[in-house]
Amino acid sequence: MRLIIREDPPAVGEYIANYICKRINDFAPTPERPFVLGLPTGSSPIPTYKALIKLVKAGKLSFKNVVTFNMDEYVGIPREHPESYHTFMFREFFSHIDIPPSQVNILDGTATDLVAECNAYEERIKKYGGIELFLGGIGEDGHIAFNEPGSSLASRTRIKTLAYDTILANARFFNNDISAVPRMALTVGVATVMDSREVIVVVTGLRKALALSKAVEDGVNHLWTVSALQMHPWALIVVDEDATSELHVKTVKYFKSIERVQDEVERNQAQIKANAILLKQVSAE
Ligand SMILES: N[C@@H]1[C@@H](O)[C@H](O)[C@@H](COP(=O)(O)O)O[C@@H]1O
Repeated sequence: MRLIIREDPPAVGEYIANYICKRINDFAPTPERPFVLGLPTGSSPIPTYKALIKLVKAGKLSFKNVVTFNMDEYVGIPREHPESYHTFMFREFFSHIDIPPSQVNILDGTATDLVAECNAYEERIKKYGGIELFLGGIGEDGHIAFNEPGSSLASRTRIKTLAYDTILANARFFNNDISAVPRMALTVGVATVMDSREVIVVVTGLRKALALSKAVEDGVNHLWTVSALQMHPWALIVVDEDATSELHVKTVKYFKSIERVQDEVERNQAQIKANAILLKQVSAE
């Protein structure tokens, strides 16, 4: 697992957006071989969405050949509800980029058969050959998607009852009316996220500091489901300074030093490449 620390949420958003942009462009997706991207809701990914929108508007990135799968959706509120995750995604992201709506996949929390809806979602992901990169956020209790504490780390897309803390945290989106917050959600499972080839998790703000320390410094534990990422071969957590408040100073220093060394390696490799091109040109003359 790698940990990248940036000053504040906008800097975190910019880092992740540039990273995703490079991954999509390097992948060179086509209609036959689209880039399959998993996406979250919540306030944490908003700076990333803003930065991605800028890249699309600047012509540096296109979502024409990208297929998306969202992590979760509330049960029982219609798509058109202002706080459905469907509405959120179109308001904050999809309406501002060039993705064809037919390539957007979001669980339907009003389906008559919710179990069938969840199973079909897993099948659809499989049909696309799995998720290339899953971007996620976490709750204050360390849940990823809606995999609340105690969720099986082998879980798949399913119906989940929300923890009371999550209902309280999400009441801010429902005029602080706790009774208006749905009690259940459909969510991808921990194993659905773990199956993707790469995972990036965004963690910002003091409220998430304890969850981040559990995810990075403690062991794998179903009470902090994001900690499962320790078992993922290609996981990256991008955080702001506030979120590091509960980490040991030596942990922060360690991950910052890794990033410095990595930058140095990349700079050297770029230099070697540039020298080789120069040498080729000189010998051709
Ligand atoms: N289901 C979502 C999660 O996917 C999200 O990560 C979390 C954090 O939201 P925020 O980023 O607003 O703190 O909220 C909800 O619980």
